[in-house]
Amino acid sequence: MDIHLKALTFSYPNHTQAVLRGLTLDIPSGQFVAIIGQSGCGKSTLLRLLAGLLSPTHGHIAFNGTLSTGPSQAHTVAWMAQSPALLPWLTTYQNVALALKFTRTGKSPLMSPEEALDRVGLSQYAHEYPHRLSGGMQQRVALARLLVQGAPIWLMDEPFSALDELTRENLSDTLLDLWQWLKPTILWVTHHIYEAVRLADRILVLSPRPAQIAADLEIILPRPRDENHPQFSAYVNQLRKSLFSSNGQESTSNDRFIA
Ligand SMILES: Nc1ncnc2c1ncn2[C@@H]1O[C@H](COP(=O)(O)OP(=O)(O)OP(=O)(O)O)[C@@H](O)[C@H]1O
Repeated sequence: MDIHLKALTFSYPNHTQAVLRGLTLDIPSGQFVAIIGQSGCGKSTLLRLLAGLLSPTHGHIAFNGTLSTGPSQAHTVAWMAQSPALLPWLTTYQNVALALKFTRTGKSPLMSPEEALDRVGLSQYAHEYPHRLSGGMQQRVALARLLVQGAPIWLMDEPFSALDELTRENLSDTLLDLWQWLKPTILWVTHHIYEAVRLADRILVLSPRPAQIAADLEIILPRPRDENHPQFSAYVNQLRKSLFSSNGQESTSNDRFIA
């Protein structure tokens, strides 16, 4: 499903300074977009607007040419955050099956909870409770929930940032496999420049508040991507420059993470 933002501006109620100002953007269906920017610049606010949890102050958002109508679009977007938000009194299977309530009204789910758990490698843990799962496994349950929900747009707000590097890399690979298979449109907020270049089709750099698009970079490299490829480093350097110049700072070669 494609996404169109037109002059999107947003201020929180009773706040005079806008968080986002005049964002105009087209995201084609099935594109994997990473969003990076300094802490507090408005990345999560942008995702909340796309989820219909907030309404634009000016401008609009359209999905496949139809104006967004707020939270009633629950079947259009699925959300994944840093915390998996599993219900501790339900098993893995029951937590995933809860997502059936958010599938497209009147249509049978695209994927059963059993198949979704199999896809994320957790079939053997279907009857375990969340406290018996590691942080990485809990985020796999959250991924399985996305699969069952079957939404064409996945909004992902730093979903792996609380995990150790190796687990994060494993989960990123799983996410990439799932995206290549199902081709949802992904908007993925991250603080990791390398991870963004490794996974995304396109990277948007937001400038500090009020956020505008400081850079819009397409990553043209075959997958799987090799961090040692010279073009990979060129993208990383380009992003680092845009990020720090939009913030009025000098970048250093060690800025693997933004903040
Ligand atoms: N409910 C709210 N009411 C008022 N201001 C808010 C609210 N939520 C966020 N803000 C402010 O809006 C700005 C953008 O916040 P947001 O969480 O979107 O930033 P972010 O780029 O996602 O940050 P981070 O990378 O640290 O998660 C910040 O200055 C924040 O303080």
